[in-house]
Amino acid sequence: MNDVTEPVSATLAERAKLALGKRNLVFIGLMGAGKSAIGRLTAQALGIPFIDSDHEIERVSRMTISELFAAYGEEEFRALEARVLKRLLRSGPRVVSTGGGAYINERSRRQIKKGGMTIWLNAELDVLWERVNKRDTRPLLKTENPKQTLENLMRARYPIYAEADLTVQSRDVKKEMIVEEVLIAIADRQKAQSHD
Ligand SMILES: Nc1ncnc2c1ncn2[C@@H]1O[C@H](COP(=O)(O)OP(=O)(O)O)[C@@H](O)[C@H]1O
Ligand SMILES: O=C(O)C1=C[C@@H](OP(=O)(O)O)[C@@H](O)[C@H](O)C1
Ligand SMILES: [Mg+2]
Repeated sequence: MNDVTEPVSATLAERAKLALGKRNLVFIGLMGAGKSAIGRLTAQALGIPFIDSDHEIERVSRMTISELFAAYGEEEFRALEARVLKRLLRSGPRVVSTGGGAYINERSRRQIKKGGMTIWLNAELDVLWERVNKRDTRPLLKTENPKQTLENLMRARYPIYAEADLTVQSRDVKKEMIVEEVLIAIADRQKAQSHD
């Protein structure tokens, strides 16, 4: 059993890191769920590198996400996103936070599933809305009724996000608490697997 083989002093982060092994941890979920913020803190806790795929896309293209959507459209953005993700997921362990649409794209989803352990930050509409409505950096929400758009995206995307290996409920509690739940989910999955 796990308890016997693990050092007694192993902290939660150490147990999670052990469970992850060489795999990447990939955050998925809707805009505002906290993938970028929680991903960064989780990587810090695990002591492994963090990469946000949107930041990487902006870095290589030298354009913002909004500029990319405006200049080339969503389809081209998805193709670039898939190429960047393929490269980012090639080696691990890393924490990779994706943009909300990445896992919905078939090509990217295949790469994500192959490249790591997936964790869905699930969240209710009002939580997401409170967060995203403060910034105008998300081109998909530049509609007449952005809250309705967000709700439509929830309906369309949640069944696909639900394919994730792990799920944690994002909500308005301290970010550190969400990080702790992420680490527990990773460590517990390892425990569950060792009983299979
Ligand atoms: N648990 C939380 N409590 C309060 N604010 C949060 C929490 N998680 C994320 N946020 C904030 O919500 C906003 C959106 O988070 P972000 O990480 O950019 O989401 P995503 O990358 O999923 O779109 C950011 O301002 C972030 O600091
Ligand atoms: O949901 C989406 O399709 C998108 C989410 C954004 O990332 P966040 O989920 O980090 O906001 C960004 O990739 C782009 O605006 C498209
Ligand atoms: Mg993000």
